[in-house]
Amino acid sequence: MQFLTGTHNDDLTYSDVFLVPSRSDIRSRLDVSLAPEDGTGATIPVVAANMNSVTGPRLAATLARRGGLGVLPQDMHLQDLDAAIRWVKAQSVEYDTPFDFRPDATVEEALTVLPAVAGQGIVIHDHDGTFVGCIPALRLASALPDARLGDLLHGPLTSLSADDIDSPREAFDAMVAADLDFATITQHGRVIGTLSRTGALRSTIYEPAVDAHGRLRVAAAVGINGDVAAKATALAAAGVDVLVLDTAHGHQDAMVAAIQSVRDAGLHLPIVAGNVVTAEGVRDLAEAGANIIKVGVGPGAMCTTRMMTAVGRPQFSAVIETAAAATLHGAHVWADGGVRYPRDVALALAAGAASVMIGSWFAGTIEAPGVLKRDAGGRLYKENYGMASAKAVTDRFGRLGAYELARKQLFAEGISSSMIYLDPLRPSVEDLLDMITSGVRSSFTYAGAASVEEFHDRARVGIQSAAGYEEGKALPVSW
Ligand SMILES: NC(=O)C1=CN([C@@H]2O[C@H](COP(=O)(O)OP(=O)(O)OC[C@H]3O[C@@H](n4cnc5c(N)ncnc54)[C@H](OP(=O)(O)O)[C@@H]3O)[C@@H](O)[C@H]2O)C=CC1
Ligand SMILES: Nc1nc2c(ncn2[C@@H]2O[C@H](COP(=O)(O)O)[C@@H](O)[C@H]2O)c(=O)[nH]1
Ligand SMILES: [K+]
Repeated sequence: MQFLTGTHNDDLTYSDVFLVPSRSDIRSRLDVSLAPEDGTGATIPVVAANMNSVTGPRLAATLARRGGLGVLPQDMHLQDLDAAIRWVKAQSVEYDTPFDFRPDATVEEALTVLPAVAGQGIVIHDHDGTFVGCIPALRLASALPDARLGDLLHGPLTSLSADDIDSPREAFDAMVAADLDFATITQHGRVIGTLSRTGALRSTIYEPAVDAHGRLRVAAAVGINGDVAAKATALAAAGVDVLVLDTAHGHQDAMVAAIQSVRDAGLHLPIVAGNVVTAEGVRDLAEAGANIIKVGVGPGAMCTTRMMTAVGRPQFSAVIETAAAATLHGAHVWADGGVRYPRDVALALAAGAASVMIGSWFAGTIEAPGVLKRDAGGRLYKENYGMASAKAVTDRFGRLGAYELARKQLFAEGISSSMIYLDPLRPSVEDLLDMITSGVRSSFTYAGAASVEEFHDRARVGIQSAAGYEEGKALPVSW
């Protein structure tokens, strides 16, 4: 990456900078590879953050199906993490995981899980496990809240047999021919997944992130206290693909020791560690054995660290410096936090990140763990909170006893409650991925780059005023 003009003295963040187009020989945005090549097996440079309200098993599986990676949070109990990893591994790579309900569940119950939107649907199994039908989610919009889902079923079963589908393109055509937007996919009389037309289209564009056995990939986080190597070994036994050692202040002795202990356990898994924002931080964690360094102190949407402590660093400069240091140590960088638009992902990659970690933006999606709620105006949202917030600290340390908990709560550095609205046009994490990856594919071609590595090299960046940034925004209403 080069700056357009000379050197600069101040640290910068994403909104401070812009990319300049360069001559390109790339004919199509679809000729671009977004694969991060950081050893994680991901095929797009998007990682879902290890936050309780962001990454659960469903979001991780959905993301991996499109080539990204979800990091299950360290606050999950070890047996729940074990179950979640195994659950992700058991999901279909080709088809979506059904939203399963019984016939006597109500429309109101279904709407806490799935909004009434196109391309989604509910699968109904009887009490004895017999598949009895499916309901497009849009149908829920016109049904009474107390109506039973079983009473909404009528007409023939809208399912396709997996044996009749040879490729995603064929599935798309079959759905168009049958005038279906959503269908269940069956094999030997059993539902193995669901599919929408958009899902079939996506399968022609994205490449899933799969392990050596062809199963979806998933990452999991561990904190730095306790027997870190033992926890990492248990996660490896469950089948985890990437280990993330995570703490607010990653440049501390306890982190170095934690990385060394996991490295010495010989698990043969990529080790991600953070968070740091300096070249020295990268050096120490990479020398201890981390393959990927997580970068970002204070940019997160739920984060109050900078206001509480003044500590942190504007994220664009933090990524530039740490990515350069990581290259020297044969390591990579994940840019963690502060991403609100596809442009931020492009800029993090331009600065040298292999991949970009997103938390709060994904919290407001169908696949995030929380239930759907409506605000006073009827808008759908999910609750989100920081991992260092009073709420997270209480959940994490509540069992320690009142005194210990009160001591821990003194140091809250995050928001305990925020509302992340579902984008009515992009309610699924896959819709956000479409938006992000199409924006970033386009960024690559503007720079004449066909891969992440080429983008690191070719990106040209300018610094802009607040008015320059404002000029780049669209205008939803007239002046
Ligand atoms: N990226 C960011 O900007 C930040 C991210 N977070 C996220 O919040 C979650 C919880 O992390 P964390 O609070 O580290 O909790 P952890 O449970 O990971 O524990 C952190 C350990 O480090 C010690 N410690 C020493 N100095 C610090 C410090 N300045 N900040 C925090 N701990 C320190 C703590 O001891 P003691 O409690 O006795 O001090 C504790 O033993 C993680 O997911 C983390 O990524 C949190 C803050 C900032
Ligand atoms: N200082 C804090 N940082 C936090 C907290 N919870 C999460 N985080 C960090 O934010 C990113 C995600 O950023 P986002 O802008 O996409 O939401 C996450 O990976 C953590 O590094 C917190 O309570 N305090
Ligand atoms: K912040």
